[in-house]
Amino acid sequence: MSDAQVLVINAGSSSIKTALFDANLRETLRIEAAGIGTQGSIRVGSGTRHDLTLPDHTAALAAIFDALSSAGIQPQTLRASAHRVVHGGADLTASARITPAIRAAISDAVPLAPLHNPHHLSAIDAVQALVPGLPQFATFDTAFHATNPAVARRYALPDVAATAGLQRYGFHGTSYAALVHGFEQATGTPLPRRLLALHLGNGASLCAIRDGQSVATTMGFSPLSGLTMGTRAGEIDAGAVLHLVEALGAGPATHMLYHDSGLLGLSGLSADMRTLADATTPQARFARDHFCYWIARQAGSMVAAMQGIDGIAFTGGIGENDAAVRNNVLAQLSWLGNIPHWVIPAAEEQQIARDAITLLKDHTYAP
Ligand SMILES: Nc1ncnc2c1ncn2[C@@H]1O[C@H](COP(=O)(O)OP(=O)(O)O)[C@@H](O)[C@H]1O
Ligand SMILES: CC(=O)OP(=O)(O)O
Ligand SMILES: [Mg+2]
Repeated sequence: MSDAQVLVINAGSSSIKTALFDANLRETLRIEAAGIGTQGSIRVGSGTRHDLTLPDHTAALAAIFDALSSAGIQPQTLRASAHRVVHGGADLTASARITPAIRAAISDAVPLAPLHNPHHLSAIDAVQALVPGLPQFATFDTAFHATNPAVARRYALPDVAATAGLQRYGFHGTSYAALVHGFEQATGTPLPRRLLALHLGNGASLCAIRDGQSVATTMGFSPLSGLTMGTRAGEIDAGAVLHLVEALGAGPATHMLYHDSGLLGLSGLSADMRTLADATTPQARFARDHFCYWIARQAGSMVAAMQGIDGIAFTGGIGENDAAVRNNVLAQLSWLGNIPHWVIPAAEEQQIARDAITLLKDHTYAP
């Protein structure tokens, strides 16, 4: 491939992180829009973060494209674009070029990841409109968890048509794969044999990583389950979900579980952890305590899945920046003994670029 650049777009539930990489996987420019729907901000390169009202992902994507253009990036000179895709359904796990069939599968999985897949599609379509025919690639958040054993993946449901595809996929795999890849360089230490990885952002999950492979994770069929998150309920009894569907109807129940729950629902104030850290209400404090308690409790399950623990790695917006959350979790895990821990910046964009550059090297794609 030529040394033209790959544009990576990572649309998270509260952020859009973009970066340009050259063919040697060197990052040449980074633009991040964060706090979508809460405390909006944008940062270009290593500059300061500026407040910017970002009511939704459409506004954030527009701000990013403006910033790319102000930085003098000519879209026509790009070699490719590559996207994080949270859910590809049952069939899509390995990184792939986005063909019309793959776009359709990402679209079919929108009901399984309503806070993510619609924004991946918007980004894919925006790039296609800007540079028609530019090769575009997808890296799936589910891929890293393909190594989970069948007992971990399967729900105890009968094998009938209605349960086809109902299994624990797990997410944040792009972040966990990057963490394993970059661990030694980031920490100066070899990868521990049994590593508890905590991706704590607006979405949050834990992963039990044994010998570099995922053996268990807290998210399941959708990025709704597991930990308490910004606006997502996390673990909830299926009986309670059925009750909500009966009481409210499927649409409003879905909306409550994805958009109005988690830190926002508990605090009645905000989904944003910085806002809750600064707030003094008992509800805000309870929301933070709930977040930390369930991390520690689910961590016990991860430790059992990998039969012990040799290290702990924190990543994601909260994991990297909120020392009080980290200390709370570590204190609740002190019964495990003195386990070394590290804070490692999430490197999802590098992982996505690595996947795309590998595909570009292995195949001939007409630009
Ligand atoms: N300095 C900080 N202190 C505490 N929380 C922070 C800080 N910076 C970011 N966060 C939190 O990180 C979360 C967003 O994480 P991030 O990984 O960027 O989101 P996404 O899941 O959308 O990718 C928000 O709750 C935000 O408040
Ligand atoms: C899968 C998921 O929840 O992603 P994010 O944390 O970026 O919202
Ligand atoms: Mg994220």
